[in-house]
Amino acid sequence: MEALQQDLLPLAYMITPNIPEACRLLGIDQIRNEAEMQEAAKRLHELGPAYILLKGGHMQGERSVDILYDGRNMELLEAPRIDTPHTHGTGCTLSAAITAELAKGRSALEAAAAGKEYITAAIRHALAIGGGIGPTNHAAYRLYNN
Ligand SMILES: Nc1ncnc2c1ncn2[C@@H]1O[C@H](COP(=O)(O)OP(=O)(O)O)[C@@H](O)[C@H]1O
Ligand SMILES: Cc1ncc(COP(=O)(O)O)c(C=O)c1O
Repeated sequence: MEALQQDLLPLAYMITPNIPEACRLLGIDQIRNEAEMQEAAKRLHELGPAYILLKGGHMQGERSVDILYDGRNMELLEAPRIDTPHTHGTGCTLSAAITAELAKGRSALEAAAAGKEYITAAIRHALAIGGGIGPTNHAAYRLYNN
């Protein structure tokens, strides 16, 4: 944790913590609402990354809201909260999609917004396979969003 906070985070272009991860990084017990998410994003930015994408998948409410913060602008990326148990790998899928968009030369905001559309489609069409929590559908954006 100390190496992460002191050595790695200052090198990061963008970090994408979920709510429990953000709490752990900041040494706080909980993040209860959108105002507290914004406050947490500011404090995470002080640890050094250029961009914070604080993900709201673990919050409650009809919208699943992520926050992108660059030290000046606070952008809300919103999507309907989908009622499904099959959310295995959501965070990894989102960060991989954002990385691919950045590699294509998109800005951080463009990449995060595209990643949000990609993960929302992947969750909406998630695969109910296996015995437990199923994976997201990586083909969904291409198949159903165009
Ligand atoms: N039930 C859901 N409906 C819609 N979007 C969701 C849902 N659960 C998670 N997301 C979105 O999936 C992405 C990963 O979120 P999160 O669950 O917070 O991270 P992690 O998978 O790392 O725990 C975020 O964009 C979040 O808003
Ligand atoms: C090895 C590994 N562990 C954990 C996870 C996170 O999975 P989950 O979103 O179900 O927490 C991933 C993402 O796919 C992963 O690749």
